[in-house]
Amino acid sequence: MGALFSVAEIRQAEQAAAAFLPQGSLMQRAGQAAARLAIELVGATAGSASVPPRPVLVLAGPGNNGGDALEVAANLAQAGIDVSIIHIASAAPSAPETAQALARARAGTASFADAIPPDEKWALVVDGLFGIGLARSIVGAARTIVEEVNAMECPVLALDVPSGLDADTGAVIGPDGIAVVASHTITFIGDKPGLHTFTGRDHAGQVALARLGVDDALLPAASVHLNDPSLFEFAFVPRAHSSHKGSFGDVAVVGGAHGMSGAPILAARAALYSGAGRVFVAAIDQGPAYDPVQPELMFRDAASLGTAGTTIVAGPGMGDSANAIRILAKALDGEEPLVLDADALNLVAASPDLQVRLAARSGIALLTPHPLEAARLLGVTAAVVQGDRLAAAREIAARYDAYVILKGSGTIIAMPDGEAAINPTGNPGLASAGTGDVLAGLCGSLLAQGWPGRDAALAAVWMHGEAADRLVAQGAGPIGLTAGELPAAIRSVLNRMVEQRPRRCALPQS
Ligand SMILES: NC(=O)C1=CN([C@@H]2O[C@H](COP(=O)(O)OP(=O)(O)OC[C@H]3O[C@@H](n4cnc5c(N)ncnc54)[C@H](O)[C@@H]3O)[C@@H](O)[C@H]2O)[C@@H](O)CC1
Ligand SMILES: Nc1ncnc2c1ncn2[C@@H]1O[C@H](COP(=O)(O)OP(=O)(O)O)[C@@H](O)[C@H]1O
Ligand SMILES: [K+]
Repeated sequence: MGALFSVAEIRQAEQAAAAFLPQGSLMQRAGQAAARLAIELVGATAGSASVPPRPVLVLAGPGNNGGDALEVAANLAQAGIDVSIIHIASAAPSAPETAQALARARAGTASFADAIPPDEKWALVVDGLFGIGLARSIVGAARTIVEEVNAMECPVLALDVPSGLDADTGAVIGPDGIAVVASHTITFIGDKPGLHTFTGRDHAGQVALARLGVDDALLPAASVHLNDPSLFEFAFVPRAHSSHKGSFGDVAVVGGAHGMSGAPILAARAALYSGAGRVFVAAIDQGPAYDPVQPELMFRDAASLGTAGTTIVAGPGMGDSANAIRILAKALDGEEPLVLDADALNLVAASPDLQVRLAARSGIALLTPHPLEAARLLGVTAAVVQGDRLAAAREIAARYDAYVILKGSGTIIAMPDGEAAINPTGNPGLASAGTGDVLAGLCGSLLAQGWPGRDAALAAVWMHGEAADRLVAQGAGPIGLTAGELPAAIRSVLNRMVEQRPRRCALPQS
């Protein structure tokens, strides 16, 4: 469930499947599955008199994605729907199945036009311009069509992948490229990472998968999945009555250089609300002595903090003073689980000495960079990181033998062993200052409670996004959602997860 495959893996599976099937079978199955979804979207009932009052526009490109679109057009026309087709014919001879699909569409009632008829109101646009074969920016007549479609208000169903989007990375293909903004995407054979990260979520809309009857055995074991509770739910365990505050670990958030006290406090509140037994704010510079909103938090001077037995979350508002560097070096040398966020990541990026300490540490390290912090760690630009988020996160994870959370829409979670996940929860309400601090605090809290690094990273990212989604559903965003609202929402997501587990409690160790 939730497996994601690269374009190369899909191509291999397609070739293997096609070898056992009559020519054109996969394209016909793609056409049938997409037509069924299109009919659902326009609210018509196939084969009945209930057809939409408005026509459907089908865009068919020069390759096999265009062939899929022509199959869809033929099926919709057969269902009695008024269909207009814009077909960008290939200069080279088409594949036989695409030629077959063109003949089928021509034989039916669909009409062909050279350009999108102006002033028409469409029930739906079906985008079959380009699929996984697009190799460069969309230009010329096809670009004009994409611009026109993106300016329309009707639903758009993309076939396989929104035209112009890289199915591996979620980037728009080519310099100065353009991609269709779809409301729905029906993707074929296997789901693809690019539909779920970077600009993928915005371009793909709601994603449906049509396997086209291709046997699981023809696809490799997936190394990337969509993040989902099924990957980590066994880590939620009910608490024992005999437990005490010492059973749930200590977290110290190290940060809060002069004028930046808010960041560690947000992280610390998140740690408290997600169940850590005792939470400390270890300030780099003298700051507030206590948090009047959350008096449960304990404030310490970072320089004199003992790290034994304490999970450290280093970075929120940490600054780059010599003091900060010294304290970070000490935390890196310790064996307790360590979360590195924000300034701690920038300090590591700037210091070969800290890099060596990070790579050499034996305890769990969990890094939570946003794209610019990841770029600094890798010595590239943020655009390069965004251009292949999966690769960037995996590279950092391998380099430091660490769990890496590369933040942003479609957050990537990369494990040291190469396994990775893309997170589907969360929304643009999270694009405001402080939400990353909350995530770092949540990660530290789960680690302090004894969670393995993999489960802590997956669950923290999923719950953080889910909490934001629930707040939005209650009207508290996305516009104006604040980081401070997240900890309580995360608490209810977490308790709900525990309630749903059938397991008995785990008795405390001591
Ligand atoms: N591989 C699969 O799993 C299956 C593929 N099918 C469909 O086939 C698609 C892949 O087909 P293709 O490999 O033919 O590739 P596409 O149809 O995605 O696009 C390639 C075509 O576009 C042209 N082209 C590439 N870049 C261009 C540009 N910038 N401007 C203008 N023309 C450009 C190429 O010369 C070629 O004709 C899939 O996305 C899917 O929709 C389905 O029929 C069934 C199964
Ligand atoms: N558009 C978005 N959609 C989904 N999640 C987002 C979006 N923008 C930001 N986020 C999430 O919000 C958090 C922001 O973290 P970060 O950039 O470190 O901000 P800060 O340091 O101000 O807290 C991350 O968890 C990130 O994945
Ligand atoms: K497409």
